Amino acid sequence: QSNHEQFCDAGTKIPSSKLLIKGGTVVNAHHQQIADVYVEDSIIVAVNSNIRVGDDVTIIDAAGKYVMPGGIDPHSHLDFDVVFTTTVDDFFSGQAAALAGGTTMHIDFVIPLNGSLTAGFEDYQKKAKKSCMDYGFHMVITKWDETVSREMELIVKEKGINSFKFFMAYKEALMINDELLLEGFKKCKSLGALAMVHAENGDAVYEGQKKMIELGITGPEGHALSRPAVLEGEATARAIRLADFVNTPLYVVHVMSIEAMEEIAKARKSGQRVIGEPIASGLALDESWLWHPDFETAAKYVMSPPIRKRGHDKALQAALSTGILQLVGTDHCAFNSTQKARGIDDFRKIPNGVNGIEERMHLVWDTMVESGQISVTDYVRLTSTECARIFNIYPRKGAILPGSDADIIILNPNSSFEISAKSHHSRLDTNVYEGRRGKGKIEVTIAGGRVVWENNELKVARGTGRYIKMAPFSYVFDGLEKKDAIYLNSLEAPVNRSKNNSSKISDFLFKSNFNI
Ligand SMILES: NC(=O)NCCC(=O)O
Ligand SMILES: [Zn+2]
Ligand SMILES: [Zn+2]
Repeated sequence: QSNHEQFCDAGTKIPSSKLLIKGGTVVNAHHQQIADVYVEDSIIVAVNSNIRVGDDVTIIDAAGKYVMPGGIDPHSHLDFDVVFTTTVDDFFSGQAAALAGGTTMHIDFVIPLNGSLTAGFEDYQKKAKKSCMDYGFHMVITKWDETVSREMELIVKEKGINSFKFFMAYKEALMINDELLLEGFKKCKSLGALAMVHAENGDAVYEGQKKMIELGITGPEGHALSRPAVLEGEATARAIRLADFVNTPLYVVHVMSIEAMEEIAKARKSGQRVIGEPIASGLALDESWLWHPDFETAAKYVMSPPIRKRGHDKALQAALSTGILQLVGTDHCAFNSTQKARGIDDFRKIPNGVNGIEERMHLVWDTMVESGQISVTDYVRLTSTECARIFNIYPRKGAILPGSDADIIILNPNSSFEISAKSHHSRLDTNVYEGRRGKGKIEVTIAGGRVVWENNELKVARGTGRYIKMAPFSYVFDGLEKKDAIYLNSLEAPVNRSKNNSSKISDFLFKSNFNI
């Protein structure tokens, strides 16, 4: 029996209560102050000094501790079916683990079902029925036709999804080509939905994999060797340029390398709206594990893009601290050692993915705050607020403000954490951070006004998590039409010069769906 099953009070309805969190340092992305936080019926009612309450209110002492918005993980894969198996963490165990680590909301990726986005959405709604924390969805686009285009509209306008992900890798599975990417980007733009990319050159990766097998390199190190950082850099650059061509914002998921990060830096410097998401494993690990002689140990680090050589981790940390990268995810995608063993003779068959949903908040605190690279307010921005802003759910989420959802963590900076598969709450039998210790311990997690994690004990119940709808046109779209207008103006002179062609040009502009 795994740890989460031991701790969880599954099936029990935990009543939400009135809470007063007393005397902590309340941290938002914009400000921190010593204050009390009063919660009633799952909502933060007041943030003030010396709030007085009646006897019916549970008081939590937070003196000397940080009171912060619960983490929001923008990137997870729970109950994710790959060709031959399914991740061990579903919407209950994965979320229980997340709550034990201070994350109170995640955004998961819906995979279309038999090519249908709506069927995929319904499938994930079913999977998520057992949720014990709030969640939202991104939608993956795997093919292109009129139906997909129409369904994207429905998904945004009726189902509450405001982002679409395109895989530039995983040839013969999820991978799409540039033509589809362009169509998808244009549609995203017209809907005010954020285009996201898994950026690796899938054709080149395929070649690289074949080469490794021909050379007789069949172990997990072949995974790293077959998909070097240059292929991540190339795809990141290509996606960025195509998004620029269409003039739509772009979100690059799991930025793992200096090559990809530098493309994002260059684009942002030139004024393009590109968001870069490093993940916990990219910030805290290096690829040396993939060379471990024991297959089981090495295989647990196989994910795509691969965890890179030492140096990439530090560069990604620096990029995060200087604003080149904006928020931290996990790409939690948990396969156990039996599932990973499928690739014992061929690294291409090892299911890709590592854990992180439970560890992210501690790792970012230890790696970034304890090292002095970022402030505590930055910590809140990178782990919670920025995600809420990008996906248009701020300040309901990502803030400790009157009216916000009562998703709150209390972190003791003088305590410490230790990570182990023996004590974690995921169903995984391994942990890529095994044995890691650090400063800062999330002692309390409050989700939807309920204390779900306290004294190292989880109290969660299936069905208490809510689906959070996300509206289109978040702040990343603000003023974008002005760039379109400038582009249109720049075409005026050539249009006038070639009067004969003018009808053709306006026809092109009309059809191009550039919103101009
Ligand atoms: N990252 C990974 O290896 N697995 C999950 C799917 C994806 O995000 O590419
Ligand atoms: Zn990916
Ligand atoms: Zn992923």
